[in-house]
Amino acid sequence: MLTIYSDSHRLQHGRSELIDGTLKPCFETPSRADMVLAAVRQRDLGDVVHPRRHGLEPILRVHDEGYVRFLETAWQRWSEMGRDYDALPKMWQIRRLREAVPEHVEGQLCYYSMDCGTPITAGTWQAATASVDVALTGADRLIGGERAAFALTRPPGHHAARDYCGGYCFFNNAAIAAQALRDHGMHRVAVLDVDYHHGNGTQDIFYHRSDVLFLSIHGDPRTEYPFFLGFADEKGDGEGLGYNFNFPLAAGSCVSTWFFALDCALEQIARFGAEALVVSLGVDTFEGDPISRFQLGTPDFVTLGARLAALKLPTLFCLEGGYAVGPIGDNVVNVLAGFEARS
Ligand SMILES: NCCCNCCCCCS
Ligand SMILES: [Zn+2]
Repeated sequence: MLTIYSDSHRLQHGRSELIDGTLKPCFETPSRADMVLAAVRQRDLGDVVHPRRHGLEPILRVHDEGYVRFLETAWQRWSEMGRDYDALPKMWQIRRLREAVPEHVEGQLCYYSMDCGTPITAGTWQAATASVDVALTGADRLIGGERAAFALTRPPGHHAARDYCGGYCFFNNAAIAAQALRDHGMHRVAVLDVDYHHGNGTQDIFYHRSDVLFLSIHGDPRTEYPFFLGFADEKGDGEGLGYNFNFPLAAGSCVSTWFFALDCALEQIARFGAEALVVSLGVDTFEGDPISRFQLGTPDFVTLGARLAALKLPTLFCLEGGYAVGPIGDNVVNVLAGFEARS
């Protein structure tokens, strides 16, 4: 399987995130991508290519222009205030506060952020746009007739909504790739999010649409991040009613429960008649993940890949989460190798 990778990911290296009441070193580190790339090479998964530049147009097909312009200028405006530390919000535009977009960068940082774990740094814009190019280059391959591709995307994307960043995500790589597949003639595209955390951003982007089916298997938002989206009764709205499926599972759920939810999701994808599949591939479902609470073992990721291959769809994998850095390479490549073995 082809891997698309850009060294520009290294430019996103936040120093701290506020988590569980204290500032900790960021979990979303460059070493994650390094370990995945090393495993891709070591396991001889296939060629590794650099992305083609696609510019801002595909990003603006999915994200709000004001948000994009904010991300493009945030660091420069933040550092002009004499600040050289990561840009993080200090409050949120919460219920009954004015919803107008603030003028000042400090206010915009609060307006366009979902949490305080997604630091904007000097290299964020370059890293996030390169990550989109990685995903789009993978989509290009599917459009060109290839069966599958792995977009080694970092920073990840599935928590980024139309107009806000969060969960270590700035641009929604998987959603932008799905939109590109739609724009290049694929009439029905499914996005399946297997990350431990609900893909709130991807759901937000496609919630009112019936041409992109969104499905997510994740830790129950009653106790798990992102808390405020990802419930089973969120089924889409308007045109999109019936084209959104959430499978929240209790923290600590066993592997067979997880695979049962996967089989239910795969059935919906087949019923939808998808012409292509985008997988938001987070491996923080791993039993040893430091911030998540499912039980998948490294061998289970082979089974995941094999189940996905059974759909016999052109498939683009976009890397999302996975914070147990040592095993991340084998966990990710096991999915891809499992897929290949059944293709
Ligand atoms: N106590 C857990 C806090 C989680 N904070 C953000 C998690 C983002 C996951 C991205 S896949
Ligand atoms: Zn996650």
